[in-house]
Amino acid sequence: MIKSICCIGAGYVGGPTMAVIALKNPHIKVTVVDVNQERINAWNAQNLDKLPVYEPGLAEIIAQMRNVNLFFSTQVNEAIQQAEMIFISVNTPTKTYGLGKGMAADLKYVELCARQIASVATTNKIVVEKSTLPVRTASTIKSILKQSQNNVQFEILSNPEFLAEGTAINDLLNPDRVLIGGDYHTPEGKNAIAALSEIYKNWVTTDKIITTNIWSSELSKLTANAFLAQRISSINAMSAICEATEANIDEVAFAIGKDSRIGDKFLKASVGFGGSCFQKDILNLVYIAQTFGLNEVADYWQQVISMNNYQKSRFARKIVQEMFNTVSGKKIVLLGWAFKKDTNDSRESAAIDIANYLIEEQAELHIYDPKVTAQQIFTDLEKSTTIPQEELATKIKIYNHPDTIFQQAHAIVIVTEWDQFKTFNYTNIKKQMQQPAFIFDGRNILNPSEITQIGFHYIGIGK
Ligand SMILES: NC(=O)c1ccc[n+]([C@@H]2O[C@H](COP(=O)([O-])OP(=O)(O)OC[C@H]3O[C@@H](n4cnc5c(N)ncnc54)[C@H](O)[C@@H]3O)[C@@H](O)[C@H]2O)c1
Ligand SMILES: O=c1ccn([C@@H]2O[C@H](COP(=O)(O)OP(=O)(O)O[C@H]3O[C@H](CO)[C@@H](O)[C@H](O)[C@H]3O)[C@@H](O)[C@H]2O)c(=O)[nH]1
Repeated sequence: MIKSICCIGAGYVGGPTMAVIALKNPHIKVTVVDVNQERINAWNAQNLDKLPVYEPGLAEIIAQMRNVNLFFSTQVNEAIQQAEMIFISVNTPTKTYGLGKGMAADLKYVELCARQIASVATTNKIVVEKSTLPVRTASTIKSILKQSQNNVQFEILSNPEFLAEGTAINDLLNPDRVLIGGDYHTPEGKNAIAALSEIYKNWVTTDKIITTNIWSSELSKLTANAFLAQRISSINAMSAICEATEANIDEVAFAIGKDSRIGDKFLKASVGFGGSCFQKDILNLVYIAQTFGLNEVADYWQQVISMNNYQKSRFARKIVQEMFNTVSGKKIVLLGWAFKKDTNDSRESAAIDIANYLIEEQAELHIYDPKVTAQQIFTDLEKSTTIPQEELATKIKIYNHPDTIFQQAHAIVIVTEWDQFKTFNYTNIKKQMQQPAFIFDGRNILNPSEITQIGFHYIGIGK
């Protein structure tokens, strides 16, 4: 039975996943390591508001398990040496250079982990791919681990993570399935699969633990994300048709969702999907297809991303068009910066594209998000715009609370579906604003007839 686990990478996946494993396996010592000292300090912060990842329910588990059987550290070598099982949970971003630039997954961090494990390990290890990886990455990891001079046996498993941010703890506690890919034809492979299954069996029923070969497991993760993102692009494509025809996208989604073959989840039309996974993983899939000469397959999946880009720019253009073709010098309130509610993560958030478009159109942006820091918002914009930093600072204002944000504003743009935005007193807000007052509801969270009755000019998605 495994007694000691190490997880390399203390990010949005490594942190919450290991917290839940520690919670459900009090007999296992779980050490989460990272090269980023600041991140580790934040995981160890006394003040739980300072944790690097915001997830409902996470702080409570950290408070309960930290320094009991859950540890956060920068001592990577020591943790590798002590562990019987090592999860690789590092980032795998889209490559920004060289071969496969803009499409392939950058595996340099994964490779570094494998090299470090190979050089440091002095006892046998089960190495688990937790990061999302291109199909057949395990063979690369295997060949690196084989270089180890220490006469150590390594068994490799793929155990992709399916948690969604904002609901990570619930997803981890109640997963639809746990997928374990491994070499089930060999006794060593079988033992490794059994060892990882044992850990999950402490809270997941056996019927939900699926075993496949390692390549199926790697590919299933990319496939799941591609299918999910495809649904959003499909409903968003329909939202454009709704706007041209007076059909209503929420009604269409409800009607088709009642078909049990289609189902009602992931049919919410929006300003476009964001987050660190969907775009990256589909680009990765497109690249894999191209590599095998499967150009039609590549083109098919590429379209999911093209449709998402179209949706974001369509929404941004609409804001300008509806406001009499100019937003120059107008105060626009942007509500929400995270890529979805209940997270502090703004990676690939649609908010970044919308903000950039409006800044280019010379609008004055006033931004509020309940969880993303002002510094993060500024950094996101700085990284994505060509406007010099000093000039950017004059074009945006970031708020810690929404108390004064609406004064003299011409328009409100809802980019993230935070529940808080639904409960604002829009009658009072309208009084503070310039007239006519516009609301662009990029998430369809408000009731259009109520908002129109207050006197707003309401524009939703697909209505
Ligand atoms: N974010 C999600 O919701 C989610 C869900 C499922 C799967 N995934 C996948 O999980 C992986 C991790 O995603 P994330 O969002 O947690 O990333 P992240 O950027 O939040 O965290 C990764 C961490 O790994 C650390 N790291 C990188 N190289 C290292 C090394 N050599 N040694 C030690 N630490 C190192 C980084 O400093 C960083 O803190 C990705 O492959 C992603 O696609 C993410
Ligand atoms: O009907 C919907 C559902 C989602 N979204 C948007 O899609 C994006 C992604 O949302 P979601 O999938 O809930 O969050 P992620 O944290 O990106 O999770 C996805 O990506 C993870 C990383 O791979 C996977 O583990 C999860 O299973 C998968 O849902 C967000 O911008 C959402 O606002 C919509 O616009 N409409």
